[in-house]
Amino acid sequence: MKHIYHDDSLTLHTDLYQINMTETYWRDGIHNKRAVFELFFRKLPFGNGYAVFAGLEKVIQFIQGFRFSEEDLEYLKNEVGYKEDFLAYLKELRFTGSIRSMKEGELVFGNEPIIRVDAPLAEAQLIETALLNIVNYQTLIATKASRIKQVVGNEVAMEFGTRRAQEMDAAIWGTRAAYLAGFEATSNVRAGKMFGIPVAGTHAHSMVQAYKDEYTAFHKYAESHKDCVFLVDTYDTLRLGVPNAIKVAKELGDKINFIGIRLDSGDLAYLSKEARKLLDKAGFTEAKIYASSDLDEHTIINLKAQGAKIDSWGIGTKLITAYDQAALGAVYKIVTIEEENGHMEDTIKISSNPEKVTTPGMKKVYRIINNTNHHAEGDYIALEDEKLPEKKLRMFHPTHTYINKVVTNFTAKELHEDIFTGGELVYEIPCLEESREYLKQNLDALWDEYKRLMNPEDYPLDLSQKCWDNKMKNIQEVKDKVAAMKE
Ligand SMILES: Nc1ncnc2c1ncn2[C@@H]1O[C@H](COP(=O)(O)OP(=O)(O)OP(=O)(O)O)[C@@H](O)[C@H]1O
Ligand SMILES: O=P(O)(O)OC[C@H]1O[C@H](OP(=O)(O)OP(=O)(O)O)[C@H](O)[C@@H]1O
Ligand SMILES: O=C(O)c1cccnc1
Repeated sequence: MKHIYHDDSLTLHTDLYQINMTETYWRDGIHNKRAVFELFFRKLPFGNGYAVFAGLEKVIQFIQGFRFSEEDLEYLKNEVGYKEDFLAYLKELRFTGSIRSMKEGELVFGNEPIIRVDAPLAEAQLIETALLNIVNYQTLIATKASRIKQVVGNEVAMEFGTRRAQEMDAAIWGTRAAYLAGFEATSNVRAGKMFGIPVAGTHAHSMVQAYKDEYTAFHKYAESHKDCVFLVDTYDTLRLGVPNAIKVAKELGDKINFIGIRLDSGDLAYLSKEARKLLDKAGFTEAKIYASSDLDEHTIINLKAQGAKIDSWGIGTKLITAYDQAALGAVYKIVTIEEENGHMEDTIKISSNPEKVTTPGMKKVYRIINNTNHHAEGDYIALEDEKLPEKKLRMFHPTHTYINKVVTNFTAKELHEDIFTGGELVYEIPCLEESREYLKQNLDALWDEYKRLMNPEDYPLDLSQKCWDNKMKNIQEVKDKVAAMKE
């Protein structure tokens, strides 16, 4: 029988090629060359006008736990066949580099570095896969949740997706992303315990079926629970479900807190309006109507347009699986590397698709805030050592350079914070509530034109003149190299 290894570390949560490249660097003696990588996505998901960055807390956990365990090393030796000398190197390896990152709850746009890793080449390479895995998923779900919450508005959005999520970690971190993005509660009790997210819930059809009729089921539930939301659609919503809920609520009176009812199938607009009438007529004007059933921002906006009388929205499958776009597509690209002489040499990846050409060099991202209206004028990417002009900033589109503007009376807010310096965590991780509040502030500072669900305006994301010139210089150098080869 094959030996079973204990899953006692996350360090092998990487692609084999990262370890193979690391071995090449190490055998060649370049593994400790300083290298800088940036993590970014190219295109905003769901046709949205912004994305919500999430994932930093888990990235920090991963980096802090980064070390190959004895079991990892045994596995690499016995099953993959790495040699003892290389394994001895891996055994001592820790993350000693520096990481700068945007904060969770930051609004982020295509092609801007979200996380910047400045580390010995081997270390930067080995953490790539996990960083992408974490950020790709959490940012995607936070963005989807933010779209949904925009439509839900002041009503309540509850995350109900655990049962449909792509496995347990996705449920947990997905619901955290949803809460960060403005959801009010989750049905996942473990997520409540782990992150302090308020937990909420009603009951299932199975309970009604177990008691065979709604009256008995609601009554029994009410005898054992103060707060009651009755699911009214098991047999016939308007003729049986709602009347039974009203009957039990009347019978038990003050003994329970009759919060309301839940609809989970049928025409939610029609049923909610009719149910509202029945509840009001019975005197339960404060009772809330919950709805669930494959909801997302599109159905919710549509239901609202139909005048649906829904107060609380339970959202599962379409949120937690990012149903309409499976992946964010974030990438991790090297932008500069140490040369033999110790100098940093910028590096570029050319593509026949101009949007995929990377932007070389160590960079900083600034949000340019207009001091008069306190809204964002756009983001500005400059080289690390650049000093921004204080009075007048010329911003231009990095591809269509004729689109440009001059901004005056602005504040340039740097979006990256130091997270790790020389391998040490130097960042005070905010609590989830703070990140949630931070996102709210960020959204307030974004013009509505970038926030609408359909066909939002393109948010300006510009390169500084120096950054742009550097990119062009790098492109030209590659072209010259290719031309020289052909000769
Ligand atoms: N008035 C409405 N306008 C637009 N969409 C609606 C309306 N009412 C319900 N929906 C949506 O239509 C879809 C109906 O789903 P489906 O066909 O699976 O039926 P269902 O009524 O939920 O029944 P069941 O849960 O028993 O399968 C859901 O996504 C729901 O959110
Ligand atoms: O529709 P979603 O957005 O995915 O929300 C979660 C769904 O999970 C439950 O259904 P399920 O059929 O699993 O169980 P039930 O018997 O309690 O209805 C619930 O009733 C929702 O419909
Ligand atoms: O509490 C609920 O109503 C609930 C929880 C998870 C999934 N669907 C519904």
